[in-house]
Amino acid sequence: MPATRVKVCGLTNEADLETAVDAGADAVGIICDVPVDTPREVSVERARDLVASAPPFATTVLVTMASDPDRAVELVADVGPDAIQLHGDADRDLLERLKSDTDADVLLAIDSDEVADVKRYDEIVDGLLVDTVDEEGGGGTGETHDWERTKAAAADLESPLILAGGLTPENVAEAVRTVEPFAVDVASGVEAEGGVKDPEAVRSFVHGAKNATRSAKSNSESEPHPEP
Ligand SMILES: O=C(O)c1ccccc1N[C@@H]1O[C@H](COP(=O)(O)O)[C@@H](O)[C@H]1O
Repeated sequence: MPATRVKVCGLTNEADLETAVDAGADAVGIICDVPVDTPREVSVERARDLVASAPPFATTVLVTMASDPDRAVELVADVGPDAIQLHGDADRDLLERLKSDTDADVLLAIDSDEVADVKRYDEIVDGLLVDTVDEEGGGGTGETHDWERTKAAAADLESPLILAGGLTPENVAEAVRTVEPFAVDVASGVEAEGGVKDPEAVRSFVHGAKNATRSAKSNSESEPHPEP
């Protein structure tokens, strides 16, 4: 099984973005234009600066709840991310507009309680993220969900599965081994305070995600062999 990709989300400053990339994160998430109250939201201008500060080979992801297609297309043009991640009321029209009018990869967040429906947009999007969302469809809740249910519902997906919701340095390895996702995504679980990352937690999270299968294997290899 290839190493699980990691996205560190909700970055609000350049130092935290650098910490995430240096720790080995494959993607960095910047939250912009969301109606929910979150310390991780930044302005369009800040989002553009943060995206511009990311080094080559680090995928930049704009996370938004903008549901109007014109607005979403405008955000991609203004911020310039590699991918856009949509939470909330994303419909087929919005997804198709983003695919046709931007070069960004389109990632769709699905409520874990509606994971049975996860295949609905499989053929349109570039990735499906299953998250434990709030009443408005926003993420960053810090809550896990039923990982076995998510794994079963995502079994036949064409699109890469991204697991989110309540992941932490302590539980990410178990999450990876249970769900075997393409990638994991974390926001509040690696923070020192709202909107500020804890560098040690970021490093520990990335290490835990990327070595999850290796540590399971080496644990089983180090178990004593049964007597013949
Ligand atoms: O993090 C937020 O505040 C947020 C707000 C609105 C939409 C999405 C948001 N974050 C996304 O949710 C996942 C999971 O967050 P957490 O790890 O449970 O805190 C996060 O990775 C973002 O992609």
